[in-house]
Amino acid sequence: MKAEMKQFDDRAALASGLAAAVAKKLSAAIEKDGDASLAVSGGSTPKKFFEELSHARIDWSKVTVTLVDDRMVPPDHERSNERLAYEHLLTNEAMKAKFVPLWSDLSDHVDTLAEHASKTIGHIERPFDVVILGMGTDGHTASFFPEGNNLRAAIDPDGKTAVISMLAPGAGEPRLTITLPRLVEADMLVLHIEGDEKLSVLEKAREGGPEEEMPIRAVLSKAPRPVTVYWAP
Ligand SMILES: O=C(O)[C@H](O)[C@@H](O)[C@H](O)[C@H](O)COP(=O)(O)O
Repeated sequence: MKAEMKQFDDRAALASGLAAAVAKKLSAAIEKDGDASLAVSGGSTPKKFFEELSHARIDWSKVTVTLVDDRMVPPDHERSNERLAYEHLLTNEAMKAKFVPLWSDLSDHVDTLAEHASKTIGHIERPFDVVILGMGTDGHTASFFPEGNNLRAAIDPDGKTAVISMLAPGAGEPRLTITLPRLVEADMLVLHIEGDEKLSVLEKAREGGPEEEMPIRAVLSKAPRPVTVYWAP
């Protein structure tokens, strides 16, 4: 399965290396198209990377930032990826970026929110310039969780829905996730993982097997170009 590894001595070096690469890509997109788009994951891994990227001296006013996925919680909740992005990425220089959330207070029904988010994400020109994925130790990425109620639809390479809801044993709250086609078509597609355990999980995923069992496999097999893996111990 297609992946190119970039290994770093430590997590600080990875954060600055990834931030520099993403800033360069966004800047090139602005130069070429007049704007740029970035979709990031949440969780605990990206904080240092976000903080490094937030200082990048690029024309953030031309950059649209969104989330690969979010939990069905309001943006002041400690588990909100939107909150994480505002606290660690959309600050310093990057405060000028335009942010498109997945969660809204439109409804308490996750499917209603997913339909609404599909419309708002649908206004962002395809493909994303940069997508940053994370991965759980169960092999999930975005909110493509094993045993997820909408997993098949979420990883359908021919799917037409931009954002879908997900309920799964390992997900905690109901989730909102951008679907596979919009993620894998990104100009720069990165998987950011840290630690030996996740490296072993990735190696197991790359050995092959059902995508439903380790949904990261769907990304590795359906991405038209090799996924760039940023890893540090
Ligand atoms: O909402 C989320 O949790 C993320 O988008 C998810 O896909 C994340 O990337 C993995 O769960 C890894 O999370 P950690 O970085 O916390 O291990």
